[in-house]
Amino acid sequence: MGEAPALFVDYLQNGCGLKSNCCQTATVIGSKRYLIGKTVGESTMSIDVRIFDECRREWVIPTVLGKKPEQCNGHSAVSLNGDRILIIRKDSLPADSIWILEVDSKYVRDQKKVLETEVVAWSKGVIGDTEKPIVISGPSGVGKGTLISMLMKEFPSMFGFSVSHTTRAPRGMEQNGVHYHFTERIVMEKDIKDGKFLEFASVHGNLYGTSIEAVEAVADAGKRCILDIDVQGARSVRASSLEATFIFICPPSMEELEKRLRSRGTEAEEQVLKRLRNAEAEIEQGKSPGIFDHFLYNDNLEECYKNLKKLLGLDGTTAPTHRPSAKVVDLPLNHTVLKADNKILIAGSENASKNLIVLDVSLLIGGAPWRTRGLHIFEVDSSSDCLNEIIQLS
Ligand SMILES: Nc1ncnc2c1ncn2[C@@H]1O[C@H](COP(=O)(O)OP(=O)(O)OP(=O)(O)O)[C@@H](O)[C@H]1O
Ligand SMILES: Nc1nc2c(ncn2[C@@H]2O[C@H](COP(=O)(O)O)[C@@H](O)[C@H]2O)c(=O)[nH]1
Repeated sequence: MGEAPALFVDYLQNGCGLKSNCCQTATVIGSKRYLIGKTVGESTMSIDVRIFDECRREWVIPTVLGKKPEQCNGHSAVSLNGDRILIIRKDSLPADSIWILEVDSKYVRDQKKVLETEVVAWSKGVIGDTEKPIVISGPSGVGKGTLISMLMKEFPSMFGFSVSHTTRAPRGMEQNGVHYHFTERIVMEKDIKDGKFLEFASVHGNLYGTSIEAVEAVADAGKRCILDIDVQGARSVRASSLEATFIFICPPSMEELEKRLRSRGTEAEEQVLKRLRNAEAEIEQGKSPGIFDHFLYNDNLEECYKNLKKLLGLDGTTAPTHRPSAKVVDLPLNHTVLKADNKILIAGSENASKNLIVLDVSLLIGGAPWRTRGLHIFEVDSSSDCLNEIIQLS
């Protein structure tokens, strides 16, 4: 596509990636310049990304994965560790102001190989130590759904269910969008190819998968996400950036499992037999090291539920693992940023004497295609020693 348009030259001269202007920033990482923001003449709803490859002297329009931030009245961009760009949106609510564009993370490198194209991926930044999602696996009929329903009924404001996609037909009482998103195989395969799924697997002859949107919807509602997925899915999530707590539910015996599957009465004989055959392999795989953090036996339902609550810190004997949400610090609508080591100093342009905001990015967890957690934000007095230390580091 040739040379960078003259229109962008002002921004392209800004090699350190710290400049903010009304609509677009340029951040240099290696031989690539990432132009982030509104592209002149285009009217997309989300922030655009285009790359100028210095070696090949050409523009590249990358495949953009993850949920994208909406357009705003400008932003600041800061390169982090050479593999991510931190975006601070102006004019935005605190919960929607920090985003991360991954340009060379493990997830992005893996996706580049799969899609055989240039890839970048968005991840929304979360302030504070939010709760890990919970992955629950176990053979069909062991009682995963029953335990999850009990948890959601007792703690409706704490937990949200990740509604999976499946190609299997709905059962009598199942509602589309509530129990599953029931879908055609061809549609689901295309969405998988387009990077819309966090994980997917073929289970008992049908395709099942967790979309990024399903997990995002729970996080957007401010709840802790519960995923009911098979062992293959759990393995994929373990390898992803989701950083969850993994729980495997075991049956007391194969006879009891068969009894439960049959008494549920939802499967035809052929399916029951298939699910029982698969159960042995699933239990075996579930035990393999490195996937599950906890194993629970679902013999007596009440007992198992009590143990589930105990390990989640909800039984009153241990401190609840559900932490209060982080203190809200309003970012100034218009600001400039300065990076010092793992801290980003945000100063409002309107009232220089006001407190400054420090964003600590030293303990980031997770990332695309989900959220980046562990961002810490605090205010400092503009005359404090801490501020001087940060400035000296920059
Ligand atoms: N501890 C238990 N004792 C007896 N019956 C149980 C117990 N736990 C669950 N059940 C019953 O077993 C049946 C299967 O449970 P459930 O549907 O929750 O299993 P599941 O693991 O979610 O299965 P699937 O993976 O097929 O969705 C249900 O009828 C449920 O009421
Ligand atoms: N890998 C995934 N497995 C999933 C997902 N959603 C459900 N499941 C698992 O499928 C079986 C069968 O479920 P059923 O509703 O047909 O009985 C069960 O083990 C679920 O845990 C998913 O998104 N990904």
